[in-house]
Amino acid sequence: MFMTVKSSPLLDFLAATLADETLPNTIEQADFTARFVARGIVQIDPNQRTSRDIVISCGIHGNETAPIEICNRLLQRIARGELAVKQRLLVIFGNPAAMLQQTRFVDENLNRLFCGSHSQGEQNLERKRAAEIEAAVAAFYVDASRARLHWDLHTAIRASAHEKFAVCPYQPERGYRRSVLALLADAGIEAFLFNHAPAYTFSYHSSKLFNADAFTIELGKVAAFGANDLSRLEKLDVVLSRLIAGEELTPDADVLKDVTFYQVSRVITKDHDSFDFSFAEATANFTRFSQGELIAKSSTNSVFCDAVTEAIVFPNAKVPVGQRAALCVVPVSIEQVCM
Ligand SMILES: O=C(O)CCC(=O)N[C@@H](CCC(=O)O)C(=O)O
Ligand SMILES: [Zn+2]
Repeated sequence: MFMTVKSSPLLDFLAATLADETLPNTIEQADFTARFVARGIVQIDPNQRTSRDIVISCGIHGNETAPIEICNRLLQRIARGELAVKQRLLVIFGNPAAMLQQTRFVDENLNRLFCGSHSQGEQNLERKRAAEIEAAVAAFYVDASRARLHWDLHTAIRASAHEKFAVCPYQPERGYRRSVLALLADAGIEAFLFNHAPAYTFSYHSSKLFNADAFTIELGKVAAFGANDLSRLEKLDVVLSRLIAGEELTPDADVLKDVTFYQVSRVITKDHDSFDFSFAEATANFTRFSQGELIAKSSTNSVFCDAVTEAIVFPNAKVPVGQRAALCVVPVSIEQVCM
């Protein structure tokens, strides 16, 4: 179906997604075809040859709204012809049902259900959605010879000592290239956190199964729709726009000199309903503890800082028993984590 700019669902894809509007399978605009793959998922194929397949996801957690607003604005600019699409692009609004409820998830944390783990239990809203998202990504990443990038955009529950940071999925076989990290630093990323083990997260899925340069990217603190200061994400917006526009970006590796690197040293798992942290609710991500300091406690166990210094990231005592309650990280040098 050929669409005029005025009637394109891309003008407000967020509204169309939340309303669960019935969309045509495809629309054609002057320079591209947009395919509406499933609710909140649109694939854009430019008419001209491209070199890179880009996945941008947001709203995997429904209340993390700033990245959703950024993606909606990018799509709007594409629809209006203000941003030329010169690379294949898949944009995913992860969890529309949770967005409507303004919650992190409805039944279960979607970002623990990738790599097929959604099929290993009773089906629910997030398990079905994880399967749908995986199918869309597999259909998009058809050509292994092409460069693949996936930025999974989030915001954190609490404030962070590094406002914007990236979680690097565990990929011991491939390692990390400085140019890939420098691109993120250009986009405003202040710290990198290298995972020490496989996970069932979306970024790990794209990294492991498709060899994509995939990252979970944290972009500040959770806020409601309309309450985000998007000017704080200006650098990200610029880099994403330039990537979509097909610019060959060659960031200066020197930009990494201003960035902090951390390695995950261990995961603190919630072991009992009585589990709680020793610190105040408002404690920021990357707060450091000294050796021997109490970090968390339950009726069956106490967790102490067991390195000279450890910082905690994503502490959340409200997760179900058996799940990650926090990551402990230690500072490392770029040489320890990069090729
Ligand atoms: O602020 C928090 O506690 C959670 C923020 C968030 O959603 N983080 C992601 C990180 C995923 C990863 O480790 O790659 C998550 O917990 O799913
Ligand atoms: Zn999140």
